[in-house]
Amino acid sequence: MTESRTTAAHGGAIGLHGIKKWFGNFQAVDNVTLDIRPNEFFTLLGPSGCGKTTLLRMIAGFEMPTEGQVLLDGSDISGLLPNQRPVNTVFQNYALFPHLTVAENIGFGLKMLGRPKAEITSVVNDMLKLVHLDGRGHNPVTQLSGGQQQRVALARALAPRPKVLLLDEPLSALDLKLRKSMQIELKRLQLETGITFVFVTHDQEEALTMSDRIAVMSAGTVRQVGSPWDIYDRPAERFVADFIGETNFLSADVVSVADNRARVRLSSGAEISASFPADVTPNGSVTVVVRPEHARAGAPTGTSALRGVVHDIVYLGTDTHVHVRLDDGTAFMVRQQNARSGHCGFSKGDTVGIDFSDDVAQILRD
Ligand SMILES: Nc1ncnc2c1ncn2[C@@H]1O[C@H](COP(=O)(O)OP(=O)(O)OP(=O)(O)O)[C@@H](O)[C@H]1O
Repeated sequence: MTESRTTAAHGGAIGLHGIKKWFGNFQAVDNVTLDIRPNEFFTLLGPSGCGKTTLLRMIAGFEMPTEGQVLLDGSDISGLLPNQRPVNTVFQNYALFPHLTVAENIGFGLKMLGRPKAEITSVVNDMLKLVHLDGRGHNPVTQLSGGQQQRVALARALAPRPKVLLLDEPLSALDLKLRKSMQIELKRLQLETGITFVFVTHDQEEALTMSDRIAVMSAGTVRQVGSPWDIYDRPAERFVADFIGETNFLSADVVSVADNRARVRLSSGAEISASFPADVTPNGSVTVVVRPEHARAGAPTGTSALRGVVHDIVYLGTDTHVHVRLDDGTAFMVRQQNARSGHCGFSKGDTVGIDFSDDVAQILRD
């Protein structure tokens, strides 16, 4: 456990209750209710314009909800100004002061709060260690690389030990390799400081990598909240399944339902078992999703769940994507890991059978 963990404030719990936000006659946020737990790495994930930043700005106090309440540890903070909330924000463009050194940037917020000089020096040194920039405090901030500047921005936001840190696409200006290493770094910072992180991104892989829980948003509403596993493996509706990763959609008819599993009949006539969202009672015609990596293609047999013809093969180094046109005309993709070098075993025009194990199919809400 690091020094900063022992001295950090505990992460705060954020409650968003019935939040609506109108800009003129445009509704950016439509009745969002979310409970973000203390010490959680929570991500708001969704396409551009779905209202993620607006929600974050309402937690920070830069925007006021048209309706609804923002709670921190159970107390209504809707009426507090941004600087009265124990909440800090890290922006995409870092917003550092170019004429100040690294240490002056990190200590800036504490100076504004009128903290004693000795305390500022001590916290800045802790923060430099925390973000692995020891010894760089005297450098002009402009001499640092993009990734290092982002770490300074993080250190500056963490220095006053907020209860909640808001991060608005903080990694999007970095190149892919740096972004990946900063994802691991951010997760470490969150674990070491114990501060609640609310992270905004439109990058699903980033969300899956770092988050304890994810809220998937669309058009001002929250479509599903859950762990990365829930969101990826048990998407409740088409938008979530489509937005997170690649997937196959199959039409099916419900044959029977027992406990939390359903038997469904695919267009091939084969029957498979599928799970379904807790608030759904499946019946009649449904859509079932199967992730490409959960399916296997091979020579067709009498018991294959699906059958079709290979119409494209895409080699991606680690994986090969085998695109199949099913007998009913539906497109289906199988992702096969390239465990050995060499040919994937299929050619365009091959007839294949497709199977998957019993626990991978999920019925979507209508
Ligand atoms: N001050 C404002 N005045 C009018 N419309 C606004 C204002 N702020 C945001 N909007 C609109 O509200 C919607 C949601 O914007 P928001 O920035 O929250 O989306 P976002 O999901 O964060 O998108 P992005 O990923 O592109 O940042 C958008 O259609 C945006 O144009």
